[in-house]
Amino acid sequence: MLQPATTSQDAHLPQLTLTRNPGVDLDMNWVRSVQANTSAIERRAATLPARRSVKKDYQAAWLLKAITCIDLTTLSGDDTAARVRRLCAKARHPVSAQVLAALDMQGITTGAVCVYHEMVETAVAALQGSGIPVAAVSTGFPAGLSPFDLRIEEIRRSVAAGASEIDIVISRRHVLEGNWQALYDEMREMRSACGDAHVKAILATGELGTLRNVARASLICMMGGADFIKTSTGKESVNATLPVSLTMIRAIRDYHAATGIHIGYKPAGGISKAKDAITYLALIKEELGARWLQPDLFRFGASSLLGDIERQLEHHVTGNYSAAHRHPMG
Ligand SMILES: O=C[C@H](O)COP(=O)(O)O
Repeated sequence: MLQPATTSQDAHLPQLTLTRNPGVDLDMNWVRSVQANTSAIERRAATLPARRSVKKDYQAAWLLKAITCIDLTTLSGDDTAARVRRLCAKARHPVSAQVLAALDMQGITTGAVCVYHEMVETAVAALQGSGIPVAAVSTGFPAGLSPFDLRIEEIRRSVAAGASEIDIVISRRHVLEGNWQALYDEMREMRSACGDAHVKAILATGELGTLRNVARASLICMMGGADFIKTSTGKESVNATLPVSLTMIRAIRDYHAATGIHIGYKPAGGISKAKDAITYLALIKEELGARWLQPDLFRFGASSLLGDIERQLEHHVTGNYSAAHRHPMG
């Protein structure tokens, strides 16, 4: 049986230790040595949802842990300041006071709020005093095909507007063309433009073709200074999956073994069910260890996961399921 992931002592504000990845020199021998055994990865990934059964208080503890690791996200063309302010209010109080009190918990917030550049100032103002960071998707999100100098400028503007985390998108063509030097150089320049803001590199894995490409792109981004690697924008036709996650977190494990540097992981896109969140947390604990279950090293990129988690917690406390429309935000 899995042990509870959250206690009333460790579930307060996001525990950001603000360690950074300085990056390392590009090592092409290391990159070329990286392989991915797709069938073995898929077999291992297929066993994960089936054998996880976490019930009652243990389940509630894991779900509270999951909330603290959510980058609560809105990335829609029709985003408004009012919607972003509602999202921020939800990030401050993701679970009703009644449910929290029944669980003997307090001070739970989401890990961050994630928005487009235009919404950064609104989110920063709405989260003032909460300690909740604002993450901005940047660099011509989601395709990353705007002129390079404009992508760099976008990062600078988001940081100036108050974003303390920047989610960049990589140029998928550099991976598909095997142009690893270009990917490394791009990552280094983007990291440099971020200054003190943490940088998450979105690989858009659904567009990279093979798991070997995913593994190599993960490694290059870490060498180039990414603090986190993130699966997807949420806009690809295939977003976060367990095989991709296994591939990326093993790349994180290898990078840590070789350099001693901790890199965070953010699966994003299409994660909307509480039981899937628990599967991801269990995978992280098994492959990387409990240190990676803190919000400075693990986040879910999700726009609707919180709503399902709330429903499950409410059921745990009251014995009844509320209608999904009662949890419209998050
Ligand atoms: O980075 C976060 C994703 O865009 C969220 O995707 P989602 O709307 O499928 O949860």
